[in-house]
Amino acid sequence: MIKFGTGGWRAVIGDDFTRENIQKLSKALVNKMKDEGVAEQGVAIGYDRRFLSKESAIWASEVFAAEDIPVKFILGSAPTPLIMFFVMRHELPYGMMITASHNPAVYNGIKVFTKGGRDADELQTQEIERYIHGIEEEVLKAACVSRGSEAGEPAVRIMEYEKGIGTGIIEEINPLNEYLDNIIGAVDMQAIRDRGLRIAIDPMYGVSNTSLRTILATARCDVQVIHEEHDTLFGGKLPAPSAFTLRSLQNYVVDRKCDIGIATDGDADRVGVIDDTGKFLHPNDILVMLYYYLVKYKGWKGAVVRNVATTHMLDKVAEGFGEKCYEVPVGFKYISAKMNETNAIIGGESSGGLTVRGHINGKDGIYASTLLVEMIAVTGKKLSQIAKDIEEEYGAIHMEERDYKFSQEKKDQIYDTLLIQKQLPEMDLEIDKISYLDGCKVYFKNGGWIIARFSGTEPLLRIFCEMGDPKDAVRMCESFEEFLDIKGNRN
Ligand SMILES: O=P(O)(O)OC[C@H]1O[C@H](O)[C@H](O)[C@@H](O)[C@@H]1O
Repeated sequence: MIKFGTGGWRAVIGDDFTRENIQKLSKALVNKMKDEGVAEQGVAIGYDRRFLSKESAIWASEVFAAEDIPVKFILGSAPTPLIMFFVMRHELPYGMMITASHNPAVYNGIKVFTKGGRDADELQTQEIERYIHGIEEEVLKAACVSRGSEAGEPAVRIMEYEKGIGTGIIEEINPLNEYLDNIIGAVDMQAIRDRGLRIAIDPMYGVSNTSLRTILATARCDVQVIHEEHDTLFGGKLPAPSAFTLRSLQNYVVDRKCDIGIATDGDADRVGVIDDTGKFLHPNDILVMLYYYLVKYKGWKGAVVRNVATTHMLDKVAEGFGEKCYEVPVGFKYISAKMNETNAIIGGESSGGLTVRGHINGKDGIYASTLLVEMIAVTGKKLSQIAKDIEEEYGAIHMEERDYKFSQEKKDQIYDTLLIQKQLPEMDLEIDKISYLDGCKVYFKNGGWIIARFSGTEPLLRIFCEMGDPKDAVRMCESFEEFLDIKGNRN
């Protein structure tokens, strides 16, 4: 079964992530493009470094080629933001990226991008799912997929990749320079050059290495890279930057006295940062810093957008600048839509993705990292000092994040309790309001909040709580744990 979640379709390789399902999804997009009259404009297809990613990109291309839809095949593993940039810049109606982003190594998946290089929104992905359903019915009827057979016209036809290249319907391209030049043109490269920074990069065995190395070396930084080899098992760790997964980078930054350690997730749309003291900076802190920097040091004016599970420190800082902070459900499609609507300066999520006005309509770990380096150069301050400045001005705030596994039965029970019956644990803090925009979020009168929501990318329940006092955050999480009886389920 093909079901889209928060960030595309993700499935375990060999279970649902199969050649047949990739072909079905591609054919669904073919049918959608034909119905919308945009088929002749073509599609861009890229892939990351995961197991089967390149092969899957080829399988997908073969379906478009058979239907006479031009394919721009992005040669060489590439960052997700590069594909989004390409779709936007070349005004393509659709793009596809073979990736399961930060998921474990046994997963792969497909992200679909629409006009403007945006993540396909819920309406679009529901439509794709409907088209898939139609194809499945045809497949059942035809009882054969691909290559044709005597049983009749197959539901999904293919043109072999080499033939597609020969006819020109598939064109292999490499838009890396175009993407990099766009970033280089958007940041203050001279300021970075003048500072001679030492930077450690951890691409987490993913796709950011060439891009980051090229940009930063162009700005004459001393760039050192760890975990750059191709390892489809991601060194046995999750390719998601976190305090736990970035231990080697922390040590590296401290040992080599680097100004910053930069990590990106498997497909380089998220960023993780180690500061000059070796401290892991939470994505919340990065977002706050960049918003603060763009307004205070660069004189930009405008709002900020965050999701329901991201720090309210952004609200405080925005208020301090006389600006607004907008809240949306989890999922970058909501962030970019709201940014467009409000012309916000920056939008991001506590999961580590952000973008900035004027850049692409999706998160970009490479651009975000470059901007952080620019921030160090322009302010002339160390990351730890900028964090201190912000804390002195706006105070400290603590976020407790917990993930829980569940059986299907437990999931149904939690869903019923929290989202149908709308029951809550007894809490000793005064409640301001409750929202069901995404999961269940309780806002307290003291400015703190707690949210319990099912992840849209992993089979997990996430409980996040933010409070001025860390002890309050832990206590609130524990009260939800006890109430839902999930103490033993922590991931
Ligand atoms: O908490 P989840 O639903 O798993 O989502 C966590 C993150 O997953 C993906 O990376 C999405 O692209 C993000 O928009 C989202 O914030």
